[in-house]
Amino acid sequence: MSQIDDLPPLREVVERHGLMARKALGQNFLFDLNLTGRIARAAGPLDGETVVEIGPGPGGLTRALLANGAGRVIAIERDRRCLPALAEIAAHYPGRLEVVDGDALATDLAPYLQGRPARIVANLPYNIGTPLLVGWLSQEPWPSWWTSLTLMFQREVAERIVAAPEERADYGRLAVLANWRCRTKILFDVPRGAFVPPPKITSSVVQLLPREAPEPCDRRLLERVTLAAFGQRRKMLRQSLKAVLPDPAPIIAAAGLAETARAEEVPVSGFVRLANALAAELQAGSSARS
Ligand SMILES: C[S@@+](CC[C@H](N)C(=O)[O-])C[C@H]1O[C@@H](n2cnc3c(N)ncnc32)[C@H](O)[C@@H]1O
Repeated sequence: MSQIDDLPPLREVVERHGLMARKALGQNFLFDLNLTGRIARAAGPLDGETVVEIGPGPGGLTRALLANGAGRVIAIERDRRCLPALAEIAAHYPGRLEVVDGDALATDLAPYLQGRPARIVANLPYNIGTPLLVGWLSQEPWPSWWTSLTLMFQREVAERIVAAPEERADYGRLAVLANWRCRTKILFDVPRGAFVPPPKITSSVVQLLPREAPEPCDRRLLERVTLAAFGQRRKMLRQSLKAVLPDPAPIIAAAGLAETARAEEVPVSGFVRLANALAAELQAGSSARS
């Protein structure tokens, strides 16, 4: 594919605006229009949809989102050097691209969305990808304002997001939180050579679709039990869960789990039952004290 719009080729844009990639900002740009188009299409039918993009950079993916029909793109970029290039795209698609000059980790999107749902699509800066994802997965109330996440991660992070219990090394707190609240899937890999400059390892595009009704449970208690259990992942639950309760045996039994199980063998539903058993135990303890 040679062109998706009448804007100048990305390499020319990068050169004209002097956008040499900065490692500290996780800048690995995509110039391949087939690939940016593939990511935009993977984000679902975009016609008329609102899309939030983190880190548009020189705007390769942004252009693909707009060319694929996104009604409105809200793009948050921290590198001010990119703003003039993004302004050119905004002028080409009047009223459809809003560029937010800011840090995605510290920006409240509510004023930009005004109550509308949005899809989040991004070739994420590798250094803040996980904290951003945990933030989106931790939002209350649930389901949140976002209706899908289509995100590029380093392959190893992608594997930790979609991991199942039997995939021992990758299965951890991130997989429990992600798969409790979402259906997760690796859509496709992207080779290093597709980026400028190429990163050290392969990347993958991951899709997360929010579950309407995840198994009921207090997210903070779920995080407490997974922190304790995976904090000592080689230990049996009867030992590792002492970090949440001096005698964890009753909650392990109430959750229908074996005291000898290790964190990496416990499915998401097992952690949900543990969190609910902990809630009941804490409630019983506070009633007994009052
Ligand atoms: C991997 S590059 C992707 C650029 C572009 N979307 C593409 O696919 O070619 C990550 C982008 O995120 C931006 N970025 C890094 N940290 C950020 C932050 N905290 N908030 C917003 N953008 C950030 C970088 O400046 C860079 O443009």
